[in-house]
Amino acid sequence: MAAINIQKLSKDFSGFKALTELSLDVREGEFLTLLGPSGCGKTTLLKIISGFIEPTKGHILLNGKDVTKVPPEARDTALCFQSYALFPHLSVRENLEFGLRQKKVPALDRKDRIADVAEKLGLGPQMDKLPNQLSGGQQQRVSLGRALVMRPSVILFDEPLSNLDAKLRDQVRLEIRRIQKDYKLTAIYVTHDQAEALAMSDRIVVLKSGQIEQVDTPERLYAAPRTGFVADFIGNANVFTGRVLPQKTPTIWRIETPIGILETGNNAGTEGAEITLCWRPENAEINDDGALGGTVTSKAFQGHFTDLMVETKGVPYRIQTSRTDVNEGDTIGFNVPGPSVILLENAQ
Ligand SMILES: Nc1ncnc2c1ncn2[C@@H]1O[C@H](COP(=O)(O)OP(=O)(O)OP(=O)(O)O)[C@@H](O)[C@H]1O
Repeated sequence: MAAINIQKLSKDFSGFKALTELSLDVREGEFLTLLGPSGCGKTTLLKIISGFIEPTKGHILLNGKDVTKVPPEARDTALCFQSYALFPHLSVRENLEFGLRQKKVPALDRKDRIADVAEKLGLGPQMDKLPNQLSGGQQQRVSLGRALVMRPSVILFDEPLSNLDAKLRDQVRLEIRRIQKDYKLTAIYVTHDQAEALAMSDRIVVLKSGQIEQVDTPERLYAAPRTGFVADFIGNANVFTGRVLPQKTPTIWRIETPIGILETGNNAGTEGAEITLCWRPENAEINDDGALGGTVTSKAFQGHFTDLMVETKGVPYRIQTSRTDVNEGDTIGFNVPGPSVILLENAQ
């Protein structure tokens, strides 16, 4: 049984469709990320799952029970925000205890739960401090701790790391994942940061305009995006529309694109068909005898690779290479190996 069943969920805000007929199952113990551009409906979906917003249509089941009409405090979920929302006049210990008191958890049990969470989050030395005496990372941990002491079966995160600097973000990200596994929590995590989504998730839901574009593991989303939107949103991708040419051999398809002819062993369909495809910038192999070519219009050294913007017949695209001898204004040849040509579902 899935921990969360989302069934044909729609949400209209005065005629504006924030979510449309969205269905999704989240497995028990899974770390699932909602990823998508600003305004695609991530927070709305999270608020519906936690009960802070009622859907216009559809149902939410938690552990098999329909909770669509159940108020947030009666659901077995906890929410963790980007603004830590700690009580400024209460100590860390009192902040952790607040929800437990409200739920009338007995004193001894409260003490045990707080001690357990404080230890797991390394908050021991901070317990008597006020929130303004803590660093951003520590405040975020208290906020997480406050959710964890409630022992929810589902924990929901709304961009919890966006107030932290890059280094701290990496560290707290690892902690969140470790703790989610330790407590065997089902987690739904909202972010618009694709690197964060790729690093943390068991599966990622890519949302676009209130609908699911693709749900998959990070590896599959990267290697086999279904649409140009997903390809471009997860990592970088050069997306082109092309036309299928006569096959070169029974197992090699040729596609004419605005920057030249690509060959692939992936079945591109019948001659003459219009097709959308992409390839990843790191898959191009620069080579003087390459079948494709273009002019480098800009170059950005990134340490372990160099990011090149290249143009062919006025069409720009990106190549990433470990070579350091390519410069702005150079004309380069390159190949895109057949297996790296990804055929997409629809034109974007
Ligand atoms: N209370 C509301 N009234 C009217 N429109 C709303 C309301 N809440 C959200 N919306 C609209 O619904 C859409 C989805 O909003 P939502 O906050 O879920 O997006 P998001 O994907 O979380 O975006 P972001 O990454 O910017 O936080 C947006 O276009 C937003 O303007």
